[in-house]
Amino acid sequence: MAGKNSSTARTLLRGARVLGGEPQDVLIDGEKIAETGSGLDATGADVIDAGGRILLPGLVDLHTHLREPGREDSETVLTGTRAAATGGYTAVHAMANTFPVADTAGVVEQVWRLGRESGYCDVQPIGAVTVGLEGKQLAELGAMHDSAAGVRVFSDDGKCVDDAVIMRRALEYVKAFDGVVAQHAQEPRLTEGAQMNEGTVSAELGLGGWPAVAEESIIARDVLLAAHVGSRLHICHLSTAGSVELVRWAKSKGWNVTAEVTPHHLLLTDELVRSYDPVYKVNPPLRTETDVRALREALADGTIDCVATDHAPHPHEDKDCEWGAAAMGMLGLETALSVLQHTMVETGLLDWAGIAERMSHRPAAIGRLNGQGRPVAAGEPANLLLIDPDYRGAVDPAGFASRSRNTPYEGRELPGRVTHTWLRGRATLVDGKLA
Ligand SMILES: NC(=O)N[C@@H](CC(=O)O)C(=O)O
Repeated sequence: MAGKNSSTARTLLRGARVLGGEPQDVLIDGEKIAETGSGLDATGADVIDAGGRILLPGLVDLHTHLREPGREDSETVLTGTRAAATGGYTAVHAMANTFPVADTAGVVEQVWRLGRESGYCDVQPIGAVTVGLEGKQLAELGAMHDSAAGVRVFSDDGKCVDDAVIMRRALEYVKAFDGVVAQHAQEPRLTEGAQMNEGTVSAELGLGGWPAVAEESIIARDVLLAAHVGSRLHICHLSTAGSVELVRWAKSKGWNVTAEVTPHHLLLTDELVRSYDPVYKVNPPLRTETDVRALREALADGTIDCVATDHAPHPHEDKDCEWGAAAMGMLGLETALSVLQHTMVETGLLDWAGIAERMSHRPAAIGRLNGQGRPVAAGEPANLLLIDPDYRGAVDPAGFASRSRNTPYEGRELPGRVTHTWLRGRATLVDGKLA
C-alpha cells in the first residue's frame, strides 16, 4: 500500500558530484535510486540541474534531543525533524531524556509514531537505560526492543550510568538482541557544581571546573566492562584528547567500542566562555585547542567513528540568563554539515566520501538502522542530500526550522548549504526550503 513516504515521482539530477567525484546523472524513481551514469534519459522525470553540487547519502544522527513529550516549548518531533531535513538528515535517533522519560514501551512507541507522522525524516527512539534516568534500576530494555519502536540503542544521556553494576547489567542485557548502550561519560562526583572545562580559563573566570578525568575515568571503566561481558558500547560526545587515547587503546584490543564527536567540539573552545554568553554552555563542556586537534585527528583516522549533533534545543528563557542558571546544550542539526565542511574538508582531513562514512554509513550501522546510510547506487533507497559547497554565508537563526534559537554560530560565516534532501525519493527540502 502506498504510505506517506512513497512516491511515483521520477527525478533526474543532472551533473551531481556523487561523494564529491566527477559530475554524473542520478535518476530517482519512486523510493529508489534507479540509475546512475552519464546522459540518462529524462523522459517523464523532473530535472534538477545539480550544477556540480555534491550528492551525499542522507545524514543519520545518533544523538538528537527532540524534547517531545514534555518540552514542546523547546522542540517537537515535527519541528525537530524539519530541522533535520533542513540539515540534510534522513534519520535521527531521539534521546530518552523527555518528560516522561522514554523508559517504557509506551513512551518509545509514542515518539516513534510521532516520527512516522512527521514525514520529514525517520525517527528512531532511544530507550533509557534506567528508570527515570535515575541510575538505580534497569528500565524495561527488552520491552522497548520488542515494541513497535524496535529500540536498539539505550542511553541515559544527560546523565551518566555511574553505577558500575547497573552498567554491567545493561551491557549484558542488550547483548541478547544486538543492542548497544550509549554512555554519557561523566563521573558525577567529579563534576559537582561544574560550569565549564577545568583549566586556565575556568581558574581565571572563577567558574567551577569540569575536569577531563571525569569523562575519561568513566570511559576507561566502561571499555573494560564492555570487554569483560563481550558487549557493544558506544560513547557519546567524546570531548577530550585523553578520551581519544582510551578509545584508541580499546579498539587496538579488538573490543566492540564505538564513539561519536559533536560538530561543536570539533570547532569551539573554552576561550568562548570568557564572553559569559550561555549559548556556549554545553555538556560536555567546550574544551581546549589541544582537545579540538585530537578530536579532529581521531575522526579522520577512524578512532572516532562518527559525528553526532547532540542537538539540544532550549527556549530563550532557559538560555538568555546568567551563566550559572542557564541550561546546557546547543542546536546542531541545521549547521552540522557546514561545520564539518569547515573543520574537516577544508582542512584536508577528510574528503566528502569520508564525511558520508562518518555522518551516514557509520551511525546507521551503529544504530542498526535498515535502509539508511546506504551507498549512493542503483537499487538503493533514495535517501539523499545535495550540498552547494561553494556557498558562504553568516548563520542566521531567524531562518531555522527548529523551534529554538540557541546556536553558537549566529553571525559566524560557515561554508556550504544543503539545498535538497530526499527521504525515500520524496523531497523534504527543495532549494533550501522545506517541502
Ligand atoms: N548536551 C547538553 O548540553 N544538553 C543535553 C543533555 C546533556 O547532555 O546534558 C540536553 O538534553 O539539553
